[in-house]
Amino acid sequence: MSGVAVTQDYVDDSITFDSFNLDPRLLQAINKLGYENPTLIQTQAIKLSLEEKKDIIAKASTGSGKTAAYCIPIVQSILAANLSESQIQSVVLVPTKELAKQVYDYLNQLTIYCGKNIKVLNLNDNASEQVQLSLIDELPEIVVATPSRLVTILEKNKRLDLTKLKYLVVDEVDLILSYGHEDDLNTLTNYLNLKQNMQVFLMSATLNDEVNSLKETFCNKPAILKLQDVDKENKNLVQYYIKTNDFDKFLLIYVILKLNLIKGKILLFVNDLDRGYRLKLFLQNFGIKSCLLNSELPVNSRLHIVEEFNKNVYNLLIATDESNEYDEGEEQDKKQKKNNNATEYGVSRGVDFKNVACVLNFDLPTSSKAYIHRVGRTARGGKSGMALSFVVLQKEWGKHKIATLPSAKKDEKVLTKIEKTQTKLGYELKPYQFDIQQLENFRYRMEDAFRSVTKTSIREARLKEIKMELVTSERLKRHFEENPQDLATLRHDKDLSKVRTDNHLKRIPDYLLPKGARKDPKKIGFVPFNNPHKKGGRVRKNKRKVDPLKKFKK
Ligand SMILES: Nc1ncnc2c1ncn2[C@@H]1O[C@H](COP(=O)(O)OP(=O)(O)OP(=O)(O)O)[C@@H](O)[C@H]1O
Repeated sequence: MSGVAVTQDYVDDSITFDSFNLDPRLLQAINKLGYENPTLIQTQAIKLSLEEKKDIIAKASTGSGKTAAYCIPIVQSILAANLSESQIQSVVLVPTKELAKQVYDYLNQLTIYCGKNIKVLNLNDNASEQVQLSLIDELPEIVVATPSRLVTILEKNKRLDLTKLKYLVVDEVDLILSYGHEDDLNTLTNYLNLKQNMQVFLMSATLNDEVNSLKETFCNKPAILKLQDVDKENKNLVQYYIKTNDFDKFLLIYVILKLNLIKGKILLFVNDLDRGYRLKLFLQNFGIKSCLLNSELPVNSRLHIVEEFNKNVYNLLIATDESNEYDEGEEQDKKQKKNNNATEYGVSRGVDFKNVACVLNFDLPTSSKAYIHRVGRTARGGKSGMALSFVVLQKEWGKHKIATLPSAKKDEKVLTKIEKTQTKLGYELKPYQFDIQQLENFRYRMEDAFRSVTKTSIREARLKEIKMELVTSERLKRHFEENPQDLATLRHDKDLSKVRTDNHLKRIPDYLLPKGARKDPKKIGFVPFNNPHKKGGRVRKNKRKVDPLKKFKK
C-alpha cells in the first residue's frame, strides 16, 4: 500500500514514527507501507503501550488506523524483548474470518524485515488441523483468530499454551460482544493469566455498554482513548439521503448506475440475502455488472472478492449486511440475536476496502452504529468519499409488497438517530435534491426489468451462485498460494441465471436521455438531474471535485 495515507484529519503531523524509538526493521516496514506520520490514535496507543505498559480501550473513527495502533507496539515489544526461545506472546481476536486474514496480512507486512524473529499464525485460515497443529508447535509469536476458533483449538489441543501471553487484543470489541462471543471470551479467561503482566487492547469505532463488563474482567486500570472528533471544517466524507418508497429505490439505483452518476467504486448495502440477488438480477437486465458479497458464500470466495474489489477489478459490490444491529435502548428481538449468531454476520465490518468512492445504503441499516461502520468503508486512506442512503418514508412503506423490506418500516426513525449521531461527530446529512419527474422517463423500463426477477429466479440464482462459488472456492484453496496469477480468471461478477433476454434494456435510447446528454454519450455524467428551479436543487460548483455524485449541467 505504498503511498497510501489515512485521512489527513487523523494524522498527527507533529510527530514522526522515528520519535518512538522503534526497531529499525519495524521502521523500515512502516516506511514501506508509505506512512509518513502516525495517526492520533497511533501516537497515543504506541506511547501508552510502550512507555507506560497501559491497558488500552480505544474508540476511534473508522479508517483512523486502529490496526497499526495495536500492531506496532506489539511487534516493537517482541523485537525489543529479543527472547532466545520463541513463545506465543500475543493473541489478536477479531470477529470474522475476513478480519483474521486482513490483520494477519497486515502483521506480515509489518514484520517483513524481521525474518524468523516473528512468526504470525492465522488460526482461521484454511489449513488442515494437522498443519495448524504443527504451526502451533512452532510457537508463533502472534496468533490471530476469532474467539470461537481459538477456544475450539484450546479445548482440543493442550499444546496451545497462553499462560505466558503478553498481549491480548480484542478488535471490533463491541461486535464481538454483541453477537454472542461472550461465552468464548469467558472460556478464554480460564486459559490466561489475566492482569499479570499482560497488556490488553480493546478496540472499536463504536463501543457499547457490554464493553464495560469486559473491561472489568480483562483490564487493569485501562487508559480510555476516545478519538472520535476530528476537525469539523475538513471533512472528506459527504453524506446524502434520498427519501423515497420501496419500489422507487429500484428506479433510483437503475438511473444512478446506468447514467454513471457516481464516479468510482461503489459499495452498496442491502439488508438481506435475497435482496442482494434480486438487485443483481435486476441490474443484470440493464447490462450493469455487479458482484455479491454475503455470508452464504464460501469464505475463500469472500476473501477473493474483497481482494479483487480492492484491486479495482469490480466497480460495484453488493454487500449483504445481515448484522441488523440495534442502538442502545432498542430492544433486540431474542430470535434475531440468535439468528445473528448462526449466520456469519457482518462480512464487511472492519474490512479495509480500498478506494470506495461511495457507500450506497440501498437499504438503510437498522442502527446509527451500523451506519457508522458502513459509511466508514469510504473516505479511508486519505481519499474523499460519499455516502448516499435511500430512506423509505413511513407512510409509503409496504405499498409495493415485493419491493418492501420489513426493516424499512423504521427508516425514518433510524434516520433521525443517524442524523443525531453524525451531528455529534461533526457531520451533516444533506437531502439529495433532484427532480423526480426526470426519473419518470425510465420508469417503464425499470418496471419491466423488476417484473422479470421472480422469486423462483432468485432462488435459482442463489443456488447457482453458491454452486459456482463452491467450485471457485475449491480452486482458490488449491491455488491461493502457488499460482496467484490464475486467480485473475476466477471472476465473481458473472451474470447469474438468465432471467430473460433483455438486450433492449441494456441500451438507453437517445430520446430517454435528458437533453444535454443526447447524441454525445460521454456527456451522460453531466446531464441535469436536479431541478434547477428548486431551491437547493443544485450541487454547488466548487463541490464538484470532491463530490463523486456528478453535477448535471445543461
Ligand atoms: N499512519 C498512517 N499513515 C497512512 N496510512 C495509514 C496509517 N495508519 C493506517 N493507515 C492506513 O489507513 C487505512 C485504515 O486503517 P485501519 O484499517 O487500521 O482502520 P481502522 O481504524 O481499523 O478502521 P475500522 O474501524 O473501519 O476497522 C489502512 O489502509 C491503513 O493501511
